[in-house]
Parts: sequence; structure tokens; C-alpha cells
Amino acid sequence: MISLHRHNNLLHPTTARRVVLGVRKLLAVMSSTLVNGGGVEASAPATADGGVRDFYGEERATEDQLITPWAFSVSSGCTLLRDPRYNKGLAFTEKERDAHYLRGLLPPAVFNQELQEKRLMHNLRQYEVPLHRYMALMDLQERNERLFYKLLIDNVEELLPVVYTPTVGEACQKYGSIFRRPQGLYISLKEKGKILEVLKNWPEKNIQVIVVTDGERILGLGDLGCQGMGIPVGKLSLYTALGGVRPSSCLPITIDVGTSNEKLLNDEFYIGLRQKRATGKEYAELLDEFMHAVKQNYGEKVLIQFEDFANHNAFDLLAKYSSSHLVFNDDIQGTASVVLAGLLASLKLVGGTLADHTFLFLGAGEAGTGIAELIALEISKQTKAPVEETRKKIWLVDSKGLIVSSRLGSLQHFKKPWAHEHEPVKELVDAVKAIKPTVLIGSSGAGKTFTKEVVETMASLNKKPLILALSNPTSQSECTAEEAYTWSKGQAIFASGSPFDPVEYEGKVFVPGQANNAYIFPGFGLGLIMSGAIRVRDEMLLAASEALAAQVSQENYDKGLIYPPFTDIRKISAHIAAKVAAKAYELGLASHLPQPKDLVKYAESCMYSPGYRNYR
Ligand SMILES: O=C([O-])CC(=O)C(=O)O
Ligand SMILES: [Mg+2]
Repeated sequence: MISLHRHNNLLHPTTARRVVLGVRKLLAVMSSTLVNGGGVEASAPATADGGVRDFYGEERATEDQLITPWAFSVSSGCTLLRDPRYNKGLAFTEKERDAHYLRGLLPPAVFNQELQEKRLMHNLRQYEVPLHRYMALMDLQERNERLFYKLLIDNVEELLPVVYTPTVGEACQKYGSIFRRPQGLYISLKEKGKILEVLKNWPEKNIQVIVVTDGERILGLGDLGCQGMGIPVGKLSLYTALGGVRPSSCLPITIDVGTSNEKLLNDEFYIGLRQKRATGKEYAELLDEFMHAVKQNYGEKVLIQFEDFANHNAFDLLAKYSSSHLVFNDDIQGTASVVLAGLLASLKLVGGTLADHTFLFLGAGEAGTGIAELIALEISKQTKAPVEETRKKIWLVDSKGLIVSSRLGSLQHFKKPWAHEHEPVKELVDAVKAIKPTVLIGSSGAGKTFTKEVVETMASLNKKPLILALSNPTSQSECTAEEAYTWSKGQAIFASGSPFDPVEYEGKVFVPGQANNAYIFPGFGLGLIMSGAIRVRDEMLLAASEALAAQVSQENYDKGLIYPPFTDIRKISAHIAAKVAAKAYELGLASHLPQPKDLVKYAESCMYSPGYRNYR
């Protein structure tokens, strides 16, 4: 095995990419056949130097230029066991133990990966506190990366609530206390003027996806500052497990501009900058430096996913960079796409077309207005009516009540398109009575806001009201699954952002769906990467929604489900990726040419698989 080590590396001694990449690319040039896990790379054009790129200009540097002294070595012995990328623990074979100086460093037993998986799942299930499961899984990720992904892929429904919402929320709240090894890249105000250098400290050079947060709105939990790092880390582990993007090409980043969370500022274990959040020019300049450094370092085709930014910054950043970078805001666009998919699927259960429905939102931030706009675009696409018209069936309530035209003067810009003619209404329940929606969507981040009266009113207005409680984590859910089913007397079709167990009501079992952007972003990102897309367009989001809705089977509908189960997520992601890539080609935004004939097969061939490889 060939391995690359960076000296004094505090992060995982992540390894070998450069040499391995070089070999893979040479192979790709020699044979156009795709190998599992190598597909995305293999399609990259060969370079004049035989495939090994001079990434940071180290070869070309003159004497007055600074370079990074990267070193290469073959990993063996203790170093190999401590390298999460290549460590296999007890699964090293006798031959490998001999060849890699492992004799005596391991007990005699040789386990296969399946037995290791069984043992770890058994151990994980012993922990009763979800945060302990989270910590055990993070330890595994830092110890044996392939085994971590094998567990996550094979037990996705069981482990998703651990590495993702709701447990990741608690992990972020306590991130300073549970901190062990650093994960991801931290860029703080201290690094202003040096962000490019910071990026070059990351041991991987071939980055395809960055998930970045500034920690200001972590799920529905608010400002967690630097401790928001749990979110990019969690999202990217889903990019790999659910979407098959290689772990080495994923980069979690937290931008630390301070926090306005007093509790954290006074917490002795807080890991971030101990100062109030920078705003305005100072904030914009740091973000601008970051965006330029990323493009300079990784090129045009690196996907930057904005995650859990506060509303004002989220909309501004997306607007500012969507014409110059490959950017995607998961909370605006990913959530919109997953909800639209659920709505399209739900028509099979409730009847009519999308245009026949009336939508009411509680929450007019990123998720609320993002979903509302995508619904309006889809109706416009289906009916050919202008989007200004189709928006009129969609109503939003924010903290001040129903958004109506008399409030136009004081509304934030992203709320303005939703200010329709109506008298002012203060309370949600009165808005439900006045608007008579068929679909009620909670996207405010505030829990317990769908009261008994709200749900009962929805049930009195509709035979099958569609109720989506999207806010995360579970503590912020607008209502629980049990409340939705019991208060509506079993009439509601319900889905939520964070998972709920099935509910028994009057002898019948109701299975709630999980309307979470995790259905969309891994496949969406894979579609962008595999086509070499350089920009994101709304049409791609619509394509992703339609692809996800098409994956709901009759068997799922029979159970009242509007989303397919997460157990099939890799297949679902391949279909989403294929439709997104097809759209990128159609729009002339794809750079990997020629277009593969069968995009679903191609997507599958690009996906990372976590089985161990043999070492020579
Ligand atoms: O992380 C999740 O579960 C969904 C999401 O993007 C959010 O709530 O901000
Ligand atoms: Mg989010």
C-alpha cells in the first residue's frame, strides 16, 4: 500500500491520495472502464504530466515562493493502525500482517468486516444515551473509516438519528465538552487574509464537496457558533453513506465569526472565538475571501453547500455567489426539493393536482420561502401560468401573523412575494380558519406550535389534511406524530423533519414519513459532481423532486407514506443524481463530456463502496 503523510498532522493522518490518484488516473487513461469508487475521478481529463497534478504549484515554484513540504511514505505498523483511511483492525489478513509489520500489534484473531460490523452494532445498542452512540460512532469514524460507512449504509434507518438529526443537535450543543480529535476545517476571523493558506493545510487536494456553516442557526437550536461543526461533519457523512461521494473528497468547514450566544461565551469549554458575532462589512469580507479562496484552490467544479446560516446571510450569500460559483443552500433549496417531492407524491393519496391545493406555512425563513417558491415554480411549469399568479395559492405566517400586503413596508425582501391581499390575521389557528389550507407546513424552527386546535381545524376542513412538521431536531418539531394522528383522529397524512416512531391509533398503525433534505442533497450533489456541473439551477431542484417522488412505490402509498424508506436511499440517490445530471447536460452546464448513455448506471458506478480493499 502506498501512503502519503503530512508531518506534524494534527488531523487524521489522511493519506496516499496523491499517489493513489495518480495511479488511478493513469489507469483511467489506459482504460475507459469505470471502476467502483473511481468513476468520478476516472472521468476527469488526463493532465499533460501523466495525471499527477502539481496542485499547489510546488514543482513550478521559484526560490522566493513558499511551498508546503509534503512527504510520501508507505504506511505500515502502528502508523497504519492509526490511519482511519486504511486501518482495518482485526480484519487485516495473515498475509497483510506480515507484509505491513503488524505482527504482535494485533491479537491473533482475524475477523471479517461482517463480524466487525455485528460486534459494533451490538456494542452501540448497549448505549442508552443517544449522545453516547454518537460519540462511539465518531470514534469509529476516526479509527476505521470504511467500517464506519459500512455500518451507516447497512443500518441507515437505525443510525441516521444518531449521526444526524436529532442527536447531532445535542452533539453541537455539547461539542466543546465531547471534543476529541478535530474534524473538518476551522476558519475564524483570526485567519482573515490567510484563508488560502488554511485551505492548503487540509491534507486532501481533490475536494468535490464542501459543506460550510457559520453556526448562526444550527437546526432549530439557534446560534451555536463554532460548535456548529457537527452539522457539516454529519451532512458530509451522509454525502458518502447516502450519495456515495468518496469521503476523501468531502470537506466540512466552519466559519467562526464569533457567537452571540451568551451561554457559550460563558462556557469554559467553548471551542470558538470568544467574541460577539461579526456582522456587516467584516462578515461579508471574510465570506468573500473564503469563496474566492475555495474557487482558486479547488476550481470551478467544487460544490459549496451552505448549511444552517441565519436567514439574512443565507439569502444574500446564495444570491451573491450563485452566478459565479457552484453553490447550493440546503436549507432553502434542499428542503424545498424534498417537500415538493412529498407533495407531488401525496397527490396519489389526496387527489387533484398541485394547483388544486392551498398551502399555509408557519415560518417564512429559508425553508418556508424556499419551499413556497419551488411549489409556485412547479405549478407554473405544470399549468403554464406565470409564477406571480401561482404564488397566490401559497400563504405564509411569521412571528407577526399572516403575511399580507398591508405589511409590505416592513417585510424583509424574501417575504415580500408572499404578501397577498387579505386583512391582517395574528394567530396561526385563525389563519387556518381564514385561508382553509389543504396543506399545513411548519418551518419556523419553533416547537409545539401546531396545537390541538390547529390540527383539529385542519381535520375539520379536509378529509385528509397534509401536515408537515419540518423543524429540527425533535424538540423543535411543530407537533409530534402521535399528536398529528390522534388530534386529527387518524385523518392526517403526516411527515416531519426529524424521525418519529410509528404510532398506533384505534388499532391502526400509522407510519410517519421523514421530510428531511437528507433525501435530496446527497443525490443532488452526486448528480452535479458526476456531470461536472458548474452552476445550480432551479430546474435541477424540480428534477430532483420529481425523481424522488417517482421512487415512492405502491407499497409505500398503501401504508400512507409519501416518501420511500431510507433503506433504499442509495438507489434513490442514484436516480436523483441521474435526473439532476441530465438537467445539467440539457442546460449546457455540464463539463464532463460526452454525456454517459445510462446516467443511473453511471451514477451507481461512481458510488463509493465501504468494503475493505486488499493490500499488497
Ligand atoms: O439537518 C437537518 O436535519 C435538516 C436541516 O437542514 C435543518 O434542519 O437545518
Ligand atoms: Mg440545515
